[in-house]
Amino acid sequence: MTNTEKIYDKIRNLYEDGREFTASELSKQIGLSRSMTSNYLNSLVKTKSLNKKNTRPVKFLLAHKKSAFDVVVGAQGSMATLVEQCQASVNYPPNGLPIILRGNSGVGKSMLAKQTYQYAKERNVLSPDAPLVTLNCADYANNPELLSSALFGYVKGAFTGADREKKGLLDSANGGYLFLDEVHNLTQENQEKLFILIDQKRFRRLGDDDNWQKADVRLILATTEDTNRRLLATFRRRIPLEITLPDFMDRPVQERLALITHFFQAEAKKMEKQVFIHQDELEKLLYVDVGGNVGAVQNKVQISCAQAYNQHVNDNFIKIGEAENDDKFIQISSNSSDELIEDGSYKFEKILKENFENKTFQEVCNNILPFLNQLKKGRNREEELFSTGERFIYSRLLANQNKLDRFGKNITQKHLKEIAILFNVGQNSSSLSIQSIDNKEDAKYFNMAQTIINQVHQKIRDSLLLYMITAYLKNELPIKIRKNAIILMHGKQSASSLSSEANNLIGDYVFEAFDMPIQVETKEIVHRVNEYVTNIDTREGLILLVDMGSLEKMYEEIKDNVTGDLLIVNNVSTSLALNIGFALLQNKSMDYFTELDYQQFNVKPQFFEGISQSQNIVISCMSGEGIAQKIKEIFEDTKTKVPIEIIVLDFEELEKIAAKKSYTSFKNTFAIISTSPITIPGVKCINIEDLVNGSYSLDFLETIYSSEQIRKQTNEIIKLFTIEGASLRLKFLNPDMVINEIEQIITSLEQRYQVTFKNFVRVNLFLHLSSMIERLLIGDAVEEMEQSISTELANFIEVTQDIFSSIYKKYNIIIPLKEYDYIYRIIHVQ
Ligand SMILES: Nc1ncnc2c1ncn2[C@@H]1O[C@H](COP(=O)(O)OP(=O)(O)OP(=O)(O)O)[C@@H](O)[C@H]1O
Repeated sequence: MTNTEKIYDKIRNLYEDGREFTASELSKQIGLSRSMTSNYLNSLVKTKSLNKKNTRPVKFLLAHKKSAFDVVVGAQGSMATLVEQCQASVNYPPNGLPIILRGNSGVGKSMLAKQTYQYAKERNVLSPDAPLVTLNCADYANNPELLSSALFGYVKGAFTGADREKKGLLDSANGGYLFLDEVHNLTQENQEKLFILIDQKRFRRLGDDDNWQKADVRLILATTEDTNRRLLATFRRRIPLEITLPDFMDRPVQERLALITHFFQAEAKKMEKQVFIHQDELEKLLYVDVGGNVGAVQNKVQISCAQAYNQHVNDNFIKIGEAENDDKFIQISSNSSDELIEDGSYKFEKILKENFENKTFQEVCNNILPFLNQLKKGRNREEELFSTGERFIYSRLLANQNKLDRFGKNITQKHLKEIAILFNVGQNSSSLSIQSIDNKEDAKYFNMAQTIINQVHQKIRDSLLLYMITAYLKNELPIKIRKNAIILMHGKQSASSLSSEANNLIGDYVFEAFDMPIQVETKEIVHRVNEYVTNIDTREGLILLVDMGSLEKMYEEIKDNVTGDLLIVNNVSTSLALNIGFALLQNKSMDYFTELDYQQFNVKPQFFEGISQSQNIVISCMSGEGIAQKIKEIFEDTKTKVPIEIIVLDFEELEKIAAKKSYTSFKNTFAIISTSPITIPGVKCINIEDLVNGSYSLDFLETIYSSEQIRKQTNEIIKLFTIEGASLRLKFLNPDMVINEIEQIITSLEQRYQVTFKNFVRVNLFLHLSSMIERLLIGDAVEEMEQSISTELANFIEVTQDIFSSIYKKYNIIIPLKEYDYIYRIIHVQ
């Protein structure tokens, strides 16, 4: 081996996963100087063993060389481990290991044997002219003697008619591979002879008890049977690697499609014609278990092509299937390296990893559209579909589009095409680890994504794919409604059709439907609803619309799983659903729904107030949810002594509950931590101001957190409530400028009201005003005022309007009344 080859070998070991590396990274790994390493790297680039990227610093990566296993469909997917085992059997020193391939007839054992032999030549462990000799032992099942003579050869006089010495297949296979198919047909005696061959590399010819023949032969055995039952234990033990191949129907849909495409492409080439296949025919091949495995599918493909050929002798194409609807024909890509199917996971593994591996769901959401754009690069038209895989997925989705109607979102053909593009590369990448998420807020997107995936894959659960489609939907078809609402009705489809109708009229995914056919008991339905409710975010409340009778009493059984308020209304009708749905679209508060005039609908509401059924700490900030969220993060810790839920509650909501004296809402609340003072009997209420100025400590939390955790939490809160801490929270405004502008406003307010604000009020104002400007700039408006404005507030607005005019002008924003109300209340505390 030359030095360059040695370095190349090391690089292969280190960076086989396709990672990029720099010369200095490699030089550290292999202990050579950087300049020497660079020289080697450049000569490897010249021989096309490496690819070079002219970035700064320059990066290198292994070039994907054609390998013997490239022709094995699924070598990067469900057969990846098997292929690795075959490779290991070839490379194992000094002479490789024998292997046994197990699997039903037609799963691909012979082809895997052949490619293993090719790979051995590719790796130079065999000479280029090394032989591959195949023997199907079943052909000799009734004549073991004949099998022995074929395999080991014989000497003159070994049996009647043996008039001269004859060599056997072991001689022919010397220096190469012997593939013994249906090996369970070997007699015990022949198995014993073979294990001597494995142990000692020698054998005796039939009829020769004196002389040993030498043979340097590598063995691959194959069987459809249970090897423990059909082979001698002593023989079986000598073959350490048993590789089991999966049945066709046990492989992912994408791989089944790749196999079918692969076979059609081979036929297309032979016929020199393009192939179009009707979607129904393709589905039969994909989803109907034809029995007999890959081999049988290949036969079916050949037969269908042969039949179609007769009808299209004079055309340059063939069509397979009934032509009742031309839209349903899918063209089999003529490109034999239909890369978006077959090679999909390899080619895209790297960018899939970069964008999605171990990423949070939020990061997946941020990366999904740029990732899609990368996939779309090089297409003639925006949503042109490249491969058979994409086309198949798209036509499956299109054919089942009616099942997606119920969400009320306008899912267009463009969406379906983009989903098909993502689907094609996202599926079957189960090797990628992703963060598990418990994302109740996005439950509706997950529901939609799962429904979409189910139209293509019924069996396979692939979480990366689910995250990708969910993230796509969240970007492209945002759901505006935050509260959850359910329609629950007797009858097979009453709830489904009412919710679908309402969702479509409202244009958003408002209602989830639960149908209750006669034969299903209420208990079962309650169970299903509860299962659903525990997986969604009910902090902002849940509205349940039911039709009649037993369903009305459900609330007792559901309320414990609802974090926010629960409202149940009976006698649901289209007009009630629409009224509620449109109000939800405007994000009306739960109070609006409890106070609605239900008499006009002739219905009876039941209301249950709740915050959470588990032990909780409530965080509430007048200065906006963003800061409350930040404090929530400070308190959220997986290592608490007892489980605790941290709940963010709008300060106004908190005040309302307090005003209504409905204190049962806080029965599980350990403490309320807020930026403005509030009193709720029976609950510990802490004003953050007291924490920041040191007059109160968090030590009372020691039943939940360790003293170290409490110290850290206190520090982080104090840090957050400094101007610096607050300016760190700004996403795109320049903190230096904003600090000055807000300082000026605060000074003007002080002058106008002849006060000096306490430090905490200052920080609170800073936090609120800076995040308000950002929110208004990105159009993330707060809800409108519900009650009419008080005289004090009207006064405040009038007196201070000129003070705020500087930010009006500079940022071209209008401060809504509600924001004035917040600012007024922050100041008013003092
Ligand atoms: N993963 C695969 N990729 C491409 N072609 C495959 C694959 N698996 C099987 N085939 C093709 O399917 C056909 C049947 O495979 P093969 O003959 O290797 O199966 P087998 O398990 O050896 O069957 P038997 O036990 O009947 O001999 C072959 O034409 C083979 O090329």
